Amino acid sequence: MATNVGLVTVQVRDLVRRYDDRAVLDGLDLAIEPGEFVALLGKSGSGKSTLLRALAGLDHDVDGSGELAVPENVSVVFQDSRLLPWARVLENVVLGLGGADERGRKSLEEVGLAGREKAWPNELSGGEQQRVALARSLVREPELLLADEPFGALDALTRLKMHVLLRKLCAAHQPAVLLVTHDVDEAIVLADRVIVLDAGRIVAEETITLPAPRSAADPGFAAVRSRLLDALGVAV
Ligand SMILES: Nc1ncnc2c1ncn2[C@@H]1O[C@H](COP(=O)(O)OP(=O)(O)OP(=O)(O)O)[C@@H](O)[C@H]1O
Repeated sequence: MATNVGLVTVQVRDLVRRYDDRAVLDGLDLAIEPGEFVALLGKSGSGKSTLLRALAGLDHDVDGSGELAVPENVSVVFQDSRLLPWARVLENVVLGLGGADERGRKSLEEVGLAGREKAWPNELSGGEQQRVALARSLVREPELLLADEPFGALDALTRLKMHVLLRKLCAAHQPAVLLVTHDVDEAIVLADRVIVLDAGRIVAEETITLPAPRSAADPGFAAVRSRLLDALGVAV
């Protein structure tokens, strides 16, 4: 199923995923360009994780008449870091890469963890563990980074720091990104484009042209937020 799709990094047409008789993804269309950062919002149960799993190649039961074209080189970051507890930080980053210690060290430096190579995962804070997870993803130079609420378990201040870090990493590595989040402001701060999923279909889309650094105090920001909340069915 994975193919090199050339001009776009992701091309999904008419994607369908059923559980029993219920279509959780219901004829979904999505294209993501190289280097584009797309944030995905949607109510609980709207199909966000299901879409990510399909794009990550973790779900072989998707069907539909359409296309599911993703690059070979995909990295995934989850809400929990999923580090191996028996491996030190650097080993976690380079696991399976064979002789990539120097690249691993550079990646750890990029995420602000120089000097922590020999630590065990349980010696790190939650935010630090997510930094390691980002280093582990980006050391592989993915064409596509899939992130399923990667900052959802972090406190507000750590989350803001992670936003700055992720923007910096994306500017340096230029992967296409699909970020699932429940946080509308996070979506607007980070993304080039925000899409809203409802019942397995994309029901709204906003291209974000606000200049960086983006501030929730900007009237343009408030206008986008209000349209997105509307699409999510939240009265404001
Ligand atoms: N293995 C499964 N078996 C049956 N139904 C499933 C399975 N996995 C997901 N579903 C259903 O598919 C729907 C979409 O689930 P999904 O996890 O993609 O939603 P989501 O938008 O990511 O939700 P949340 O924001 O709560 O994480 C839900 O109704 C869920 O119950």
